[in-house]
Amino acid sequence: MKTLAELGLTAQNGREARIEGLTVDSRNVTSGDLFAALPGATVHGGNFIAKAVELGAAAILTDTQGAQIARDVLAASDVAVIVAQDPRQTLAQTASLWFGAHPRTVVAVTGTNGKTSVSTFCRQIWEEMDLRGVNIGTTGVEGAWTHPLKHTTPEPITLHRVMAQAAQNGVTHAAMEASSHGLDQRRLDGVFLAAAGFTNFTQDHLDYHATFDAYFDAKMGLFTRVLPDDGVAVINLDDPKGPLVAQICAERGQEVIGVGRDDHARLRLMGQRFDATGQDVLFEWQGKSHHVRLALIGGFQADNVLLAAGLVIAAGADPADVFDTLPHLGTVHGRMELAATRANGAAVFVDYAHTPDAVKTALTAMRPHVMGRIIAIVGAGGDRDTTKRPLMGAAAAQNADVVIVSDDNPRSEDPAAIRAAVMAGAVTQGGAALHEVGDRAEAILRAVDMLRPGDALLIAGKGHETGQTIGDTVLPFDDVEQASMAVAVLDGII
Ligand SMILES: CC(=O)N[C@H]1[C@@H](OP(=O)(O)OP(=O)(O)OC[C@H]2O[C@@H](n3ccc(=O)[nH]c3=O)[C@H](O)[C@@H]2O)O[C@H](CO)[C@@H](O)[C@@H]1O[C@H](C)C(=O)N[C@@H](C)C(=O)N[C@H](CCC(=O)O)C(=O)O
Ligand SMILES: Nc1ncnc2c1ncn2[C@@H]1O[C@H](COP(=O)(O)OP(=O)(O)OP(=O)(O)O)[C@@H](O)[C@H]1O
Ligand SMILES: N[C@H](CCC[C@H](N)C(=O)O)C(=O)O
Ligand SMILES: [Mg+2]
Repeated sequence: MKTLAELGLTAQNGREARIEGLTVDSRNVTSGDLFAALPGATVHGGNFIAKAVELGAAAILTDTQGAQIARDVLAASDVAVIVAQDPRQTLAQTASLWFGAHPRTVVAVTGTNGKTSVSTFCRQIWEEMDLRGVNIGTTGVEGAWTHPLKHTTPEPITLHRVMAQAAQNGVTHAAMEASSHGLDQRRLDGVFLAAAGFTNFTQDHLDYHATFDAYFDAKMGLFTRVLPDDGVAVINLDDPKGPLVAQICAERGQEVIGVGRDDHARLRLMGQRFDATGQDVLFEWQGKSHHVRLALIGGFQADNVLLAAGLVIAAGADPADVFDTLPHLGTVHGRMELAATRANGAAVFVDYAHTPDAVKTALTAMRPHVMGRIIAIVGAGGDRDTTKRPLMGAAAAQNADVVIVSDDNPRSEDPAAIRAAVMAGAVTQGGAALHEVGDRAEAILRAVDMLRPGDALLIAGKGHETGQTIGDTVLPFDDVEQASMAVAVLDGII
């Protein structure tokens, strides 16, 4: 139980309240709760204030519109009413005070692609330094304490609950993903960040954000609003937006650590050499060069590793200790993960590329590791940004030798229509041989069957996912498992 004052809140109607819990959903209200009636994408939470009051809410947090919608109910009840200009932000700060404890050092990373990879590498670096770290994001809470999550950036009540539980379980360091939805909805506004990172900015989620600029502005909220003035910004300067992000941070007085091949980078990538099992990387930190062997496939994973190293340094670690950990970093589940190898040596990789830029990056990253042909399985999700579908098809056809368009979580949409949109982009490119095989298991079996010595297969789109969502049904489906089964069957192991 906490008083409003303890939560940093004051009721406009002068009422006091003893809060027993927090919720954003009227259907979950129990006696003594603070109900946050938030402006939603489809409906204003103010419409559910009556229900929340009926269920015994002690306080309502809303905006002027919510208070207006429920004015009669509020006037007739003794509930405390907090009217905030930005109730999502107030809720985030309230959730932080409600749960109290959180890991001592928290960093966050935003960008279209690479967030899960960077936050996982941060956690691995901390672990290698004998610190109790976690990453929080698309793959749940992983590391010294684990917990499943439904969202990449959970809403603030869940976020602060898991951070408190992690801290109570001895976790001192956390690296979290800041999704554009999460930033737009102020989900991390109550988190105290030591450092924040930026990977890149390309197309995704144009179903949610009205324009590219709105999508970029949402991401910039991490630096303009969430990271304090004395926080450190770690920026990939090689991305076309990188210098602008660095400028935005410098104008706020934040220290900037530039990362990348760019001349201005403090953590500067000087060279990479690729082979079948990984890469050798040469980089400089403040002018002094270092050479490390990374057991990771894909040049972009070196960018992610350096960004993670920059974040861990920015959050207080000794650079030399950080660099010593890098050869021990392991593949991030579902990101350029070697899933199986055929008896003839051909490799099968599973990767979470689900944007046009990621498909291009993943395929071009494979090239220097592969002597023969690259076969790609690609598909796009239903009920998501439709404009990215042809672009994903085109990216696959431009960068692979054989492309198989298949299904990836069609959700409520007609899978054939999604495939047609991906195919429409692929056919414009010429070059690659194109196939359409809706059933993903069959697509994987056929692709594995095509593999000749020296070839490699990239199964893109689902990464770590364990289900195929068709309509409302989630069927068990795991690309890594399917790949090893296909190899076992075709090589006569089973
Ligand atoms: C599109 C989106 O982000 N929606 C989020 C948003 O919901 P909304 O605005 O659509 O809510 P709404 O249905 O209009 O309802 C408005 C309010 O009334 C409340 N309500 C509604 C009905 C009722 O009976 N009682 C009640 O109290 C709702 O809880 C809500 O607070 O606000 C809700 C909390 O207030 C979030 O839970 C919800 O996230 C949904 C679950 C979601 O799926 N979000 C996804 C798209 C997401 O955030 N993904 C990102 C991106 C991952 C990536 O990078 O790919 C992520 O971080 O996971
Ligand atoms: N630095 C990078 N630059 C370009 N593409 C990348 C980069 N890092 C990862 N990718 C591509 O993006 C895919 C997803 O990577 P990751 O899961 O780390 O990104 P994410 O930002 O967490 O994605 P999500 O938005 O789904 O949470 C990878 O499988 C790879 O294909
Ligand atoms: N976080 C992303 C993941 C997409 C993964 C892909 N497998 C799909 O279902 O589109 C989204 O929800 O848009
Ligand atoms: Mg992620």
